[in-house]
Amino acid sequence: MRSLALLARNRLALGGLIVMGLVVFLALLTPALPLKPPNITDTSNRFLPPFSQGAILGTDHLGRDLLSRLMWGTRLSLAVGFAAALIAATIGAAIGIVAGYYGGRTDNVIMRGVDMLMAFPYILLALAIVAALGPGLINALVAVAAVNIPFFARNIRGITVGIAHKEFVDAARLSGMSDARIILTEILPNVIPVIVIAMSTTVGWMILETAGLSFLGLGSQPPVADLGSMLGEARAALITNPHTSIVPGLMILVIVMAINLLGDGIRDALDPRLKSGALNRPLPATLVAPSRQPAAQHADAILTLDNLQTQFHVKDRVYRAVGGVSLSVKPGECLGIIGESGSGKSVTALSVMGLVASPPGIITGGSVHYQGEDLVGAPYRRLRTLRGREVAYIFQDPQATLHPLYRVGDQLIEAITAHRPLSRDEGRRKAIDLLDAVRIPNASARVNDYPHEMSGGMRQRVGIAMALANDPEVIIADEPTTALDVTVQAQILSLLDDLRRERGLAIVFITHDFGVVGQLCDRVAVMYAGRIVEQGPTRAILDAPRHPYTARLMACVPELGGGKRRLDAIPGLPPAVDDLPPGCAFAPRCDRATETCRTGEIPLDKVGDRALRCLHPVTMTEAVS
Ligand SMILES: Nc1ncnc2c1ncn2[C@@H]1O[C@H](COP(=O)(O)OP(=O)(O)OP(=O)(O)O)[C@@H](O)[C@H]1O
Repeated sequence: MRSLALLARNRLALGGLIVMGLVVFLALLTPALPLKPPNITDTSNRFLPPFSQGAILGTDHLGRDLLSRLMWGTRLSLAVGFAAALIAATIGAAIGIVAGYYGGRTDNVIMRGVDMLMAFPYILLALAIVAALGPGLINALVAVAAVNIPFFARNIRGITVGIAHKEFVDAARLSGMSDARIILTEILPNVIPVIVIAMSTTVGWMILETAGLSFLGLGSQPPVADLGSMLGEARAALITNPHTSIVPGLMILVIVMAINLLGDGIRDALDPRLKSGALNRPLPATLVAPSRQPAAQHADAILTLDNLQTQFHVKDRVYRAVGGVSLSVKPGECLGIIGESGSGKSVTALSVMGLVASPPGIITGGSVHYQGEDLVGAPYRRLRTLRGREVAYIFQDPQATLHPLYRVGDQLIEAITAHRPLSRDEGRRKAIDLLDAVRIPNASARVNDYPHEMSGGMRQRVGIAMALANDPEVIIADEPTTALDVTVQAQILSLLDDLRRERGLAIVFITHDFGVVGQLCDRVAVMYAGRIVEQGPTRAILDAPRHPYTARLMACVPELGGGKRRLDAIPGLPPAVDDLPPGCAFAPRCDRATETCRTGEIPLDKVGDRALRCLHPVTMTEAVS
């Protein structure tokens, strides 16, 4: 649907579609139109000019009606052009898929054969094939299809090589599927858009090439007309009766232009590698549902999330990744968000700055207030100004955020100059200061390092330096230490802790790890299935978890020096967020759940400085024992 909308937005492509639609419609209708027979000669009426009585486009050198020959000729040229494109695409794609999928020697042998075909000049090869097969329209079709097969084979082979080693193909192999089935069910659906794109951009050429062969007398044979043979026959009268050439010439021009404009539009709409590609490329900011109900702002917090709801709409399924999250963080405060994988922590964090990929992500409700301003639905320009400058992110894998081909110093300078102009020298000085601030030894030399020259811990420090580059007010750190060993993790945590104390930074810290929460966070919010189930001061929650989920999660954590004790895994799995159970989402895994837990909405009740979403919480006595 989105691809169609994108195609319709491209005016030239839309024009091409309309013209092509009209030409194809008329070509299909030709047998039913009240036209003179196209091949009946009338030598007494040779070379009648256009707009003559009974011959609106005039007649040719044998007195045949040009309009009738044009319509029948167009029909034939289109049929041959499209048939050639279809044949070339089918055979070329099959060759490309086999070569790309099997690789190794198969690939080598096939592709060298294709290379040999490509080494011949295009039209010469077509001429050689027709010369070998003999003149005739079908033979011209075969020749045009044959010379285009290598183009499809190369294109599709390249795409297939990329897909053949993707995880879903490996999974299909592991499940015991045959190669033919994997090719048909896993590879083919993924290469079809590329085949369509290649066809749409080449069918115009194929019509031209067929017309070229007919022009030379090797395609359509007299008296049958196609556009090329009409041009060829008109050649002798080009000066004396130009209309006989202009009529088929203009039709070829119109058809090829329309097809090429349409083809370009289709490529822009379908090709994810292009700037306007609709399949993969997300919008610059997360979509916001028009029905969203904004929320009121809290007084003292710098960042407040209020009843934030973010969903993913994939085909007809709705994934409620964040189902009404309310949080706030003050300057100098660190708020931890903890929960199992898939509980919605990252989507909550990314929603703050509209970074959830849309489609399929969409914010359907609630607000994110930053210093009083609702960021949900804020214009993209505004979000861009705030991203990095006011609210910065640190991600789990710095390798994925740092560009491997640029020096870290240049990347830091780029992060700063995105928001304010800076000379190269100033930028370099600032980059060294930043690396110093995150305690990278010998910063003035390491500023010239490439990311791969640094260790994981150092790269993560660069990630933090990048987040600090514009002195933001809030840092959202999404599991920044998960990939690091415990000593480096401790250093990074103490660095973040110092930074918030020195600079008054507000930190939202996402983690799986209660140990990390205990070390760094003032308050903690526990998430389950897209909602907060318990929230409060870290110490209070660590000392006495009240929600059964929090308690079970903490019981999974081994204690250093805690002696031998049984680690209780939580039975079952978190629910799929596109099929959440009614009532408490944790009820199916909870040994305290009763029937009432499984019906209706369970509110997040405030008790003092803690909030709890549970009908049968762990009592204080149970919690501390
Ligand atoms: N593009 C998407 N389409 C559909 N569902 C998605 C998409 N991205 C995320 N989700 C779903 O949203 C939910 C929340 O994901 P999220 O990444 O926020 O979890 P998380 O708690 O951060 O997990 P982790 O600790 O593994 O990063 C998950 O159930 C996930 O399956």
